[in-house]
Amino acid sequence: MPSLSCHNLLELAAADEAPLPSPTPLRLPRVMSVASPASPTSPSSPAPLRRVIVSHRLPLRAAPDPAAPFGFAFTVDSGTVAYQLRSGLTANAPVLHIGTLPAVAAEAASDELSNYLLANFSCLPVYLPSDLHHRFYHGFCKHYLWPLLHYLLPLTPSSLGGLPFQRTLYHSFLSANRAFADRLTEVLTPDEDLVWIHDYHLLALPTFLRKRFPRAKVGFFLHSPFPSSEIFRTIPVRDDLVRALLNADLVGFHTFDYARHFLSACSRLLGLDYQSKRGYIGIEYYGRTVTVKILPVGIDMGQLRSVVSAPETGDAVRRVTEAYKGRRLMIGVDDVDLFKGIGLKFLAMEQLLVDHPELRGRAVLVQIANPARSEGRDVQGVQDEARAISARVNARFGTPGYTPIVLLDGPVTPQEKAAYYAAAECCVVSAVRDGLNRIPYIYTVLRQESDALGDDTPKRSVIVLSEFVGCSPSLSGAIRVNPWSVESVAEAMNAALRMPEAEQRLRHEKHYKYVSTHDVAYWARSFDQDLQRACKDHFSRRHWGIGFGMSFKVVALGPNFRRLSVEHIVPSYRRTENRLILLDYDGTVMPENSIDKAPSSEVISVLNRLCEDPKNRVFIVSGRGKDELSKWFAPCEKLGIAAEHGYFTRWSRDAPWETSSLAADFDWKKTAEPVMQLYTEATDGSSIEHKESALVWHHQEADPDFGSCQAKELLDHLENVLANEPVVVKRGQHIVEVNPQRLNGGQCKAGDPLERPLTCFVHAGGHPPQTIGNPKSQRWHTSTVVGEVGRKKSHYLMLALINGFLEIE
Ligand SMILES: O=P(O)(O)OC[C@H]1O[C@H](O[C@H]2O[C@H](CO)[C@@H](O)[C@H](O)[C@H]2O)[C@H](O)[C@@H](O)[C@@H]1O
Repeated sequence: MPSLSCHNLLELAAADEAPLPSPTPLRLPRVMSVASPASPTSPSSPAPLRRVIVSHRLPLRAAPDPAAPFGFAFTVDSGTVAYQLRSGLTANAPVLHIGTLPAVAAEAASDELSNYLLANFSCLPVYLPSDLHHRFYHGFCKHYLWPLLHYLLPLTPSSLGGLPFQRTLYHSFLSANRAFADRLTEVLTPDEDLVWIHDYHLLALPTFLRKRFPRAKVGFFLHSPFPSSEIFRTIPVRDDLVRALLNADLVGFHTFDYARHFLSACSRLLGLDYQSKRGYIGIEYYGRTVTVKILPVGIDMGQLRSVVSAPETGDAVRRVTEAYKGRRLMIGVDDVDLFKGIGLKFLAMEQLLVDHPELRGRAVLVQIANPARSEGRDVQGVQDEARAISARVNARFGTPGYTPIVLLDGPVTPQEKAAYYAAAECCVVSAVRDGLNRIPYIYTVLRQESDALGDDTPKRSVIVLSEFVGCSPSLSGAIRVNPWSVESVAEAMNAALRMPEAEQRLRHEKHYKYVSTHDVAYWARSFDQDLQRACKDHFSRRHWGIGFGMSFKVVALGPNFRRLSVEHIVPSYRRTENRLILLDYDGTVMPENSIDKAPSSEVISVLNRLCEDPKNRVFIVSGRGKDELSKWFAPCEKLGIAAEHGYFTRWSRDAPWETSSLAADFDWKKTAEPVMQLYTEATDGSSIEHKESALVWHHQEADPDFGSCQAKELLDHLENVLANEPVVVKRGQHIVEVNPQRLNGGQCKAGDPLERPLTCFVHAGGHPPQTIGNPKSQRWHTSTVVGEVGRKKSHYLMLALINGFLEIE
């Protein structure tokens, strides 16, 4: 059988062997169960799935200790989200962490250490050679991806903070991600594990994982911002990264903005549309539905409460309160990072004192600078700038015993930090960009729960919050500011300090209610449940891997689908006496994206060869009009054509066109056409296709987001105005189409991917007419449907080629 579907079949030919073999997993002993405060599982319920939490770093701390095994005292790092999320998982569900060792302990890597950490902490380390790790983390992650995700483009090779894209660093990034996949491969059992990957360091991991485990249950949460597609599209390997996220089953973001930027990138880069169904956003991707989730991470209430209730914290609160008695205390806590806006915050503090002399000698900003997580000129620059500005402001407005900006950039104990939070009447977060930023959440809880503040009940707090951080939408009682406007931030600080206590209480209560009910356990539970929901059909579907390298993806099909295989087709073809060959046109015999839509001379010649065989009956089945198709296929004397989805049928070039009697009334066009015209005028790049039996509105050439939005609206509009007409209004790939009802009443079953069935009558060999589905489906606009009508030799072989897949009933 010659390959007629030139480009689509080529892609399939490049596919890995299907189905992909799953490497034999090493089952680890389930020693990693974690008692969680979540509801216990009933004794009769099946063993809960294991949760495999993958993050760049394991949730561990390591302190050098010559007396400890392996020279390090390892402890759990309860401040990490990867650890905290365990409180939201099903009680008794085994948990396994996969990630790299704390940097200080990297040299201790060994199999013995792996066993030790596994047995004692449920942590399985990924060992990366140190130079690879350095290029991966400090190179690609921290100096390319991180700045870019935070909207900093590397405009020049020497830009502060961002390196230009370097392919060698990207390869290190891929190698590191592959090493994570290797580790996962050793332990994963796809039907018993739920994998949850965290953050931008591991953006490529879903592709490596999907390649090895087509049916793995994979969730990904991006803790960083997903920038506007205008920024994201500058990444030279942008398609790889978007495809990698689409290889997960559930992709989570903190905010709607990040999600919509991702959806926009999917649409602009890959032409993918999304649908919102029953509250869930889903992207259809090669037969899989990738669910997009929006829920910001919360804080660990239990952990904060244990810090608050520690006696040392109470003492520290009293100390700080005493030290700042009579002052108006504001707090800022930030990592030393280019995007935290520490310098701008200090300038705002200066402006506050300039504009409000009455606050001089009274207002104090205590800024705690957490240790930098990265290294380089950018980090040093932030540190130097913070020190320089604070020194200048303090020299300008400080007096003996009064320091307006107190910069704590050395070690600060958790108790001391908690004390500053609890004692401050205002928290200032003026980051210019941050994925979430949990500082205001922590501040709210510590203000509420610290008893050491005395009987200030009910509690109060005020937050000055950058509108460019992920927690901004969830804190509606905050004074939201543009951190780039020094004057506005200064004014917001002033407003916070002058706010009536009653209002401070109301704002505080609102925040506390939200923060305490949307904690990290709530977030984890919700993500976990959605991940299970997103994967529920995995085992009832067939998965086929296609594409090379980072373009790899899995095609998921219903149980009746088989991949088109030459071994299957050739014998079937040979043994049948009467063959009905139905060929879709666009995207099948001709590539969908070609400028010239007319068939090539090669296609004409292949069709003629097929038609020459007296056992064959060959049809082109298309939604296109009959005039265009007859012109194009004039050189094919014996070729049959079904045009306009079967409204017109012609058995050979010189036979007359037969018109379906199923649709005769076209009065509805008078109503539909003006409506379509309206949308065409309002949507640059769109157009109307007039067919004898149908009207089609096309928006492929329009802006993808706007076109898609207009298409939804048009669909709704047409459905309303045509409610009493004998038509069906449908959305397809970049189209909205109105067709006569009965022409669409084919025999496709529920769940059949053929979304636009066509009734096409085929008379041959004394057999009764066959009703066939229209292979030109919307969802599978480039898939292949091949069916054998009956199994007997005398029956027909129906071949409808679209992209190499077949359905056998
Ligand atoms: O410095 P890295 O090792 O690359 O890690 C990046 C940051 O990760 C964590 O922050 C991110 O997740 C937080 C929770 O979802 C979110 O609030 C923040 O906006 C994200 O950037 C970590 O807490 C930071 O210290 C790291 O810098």
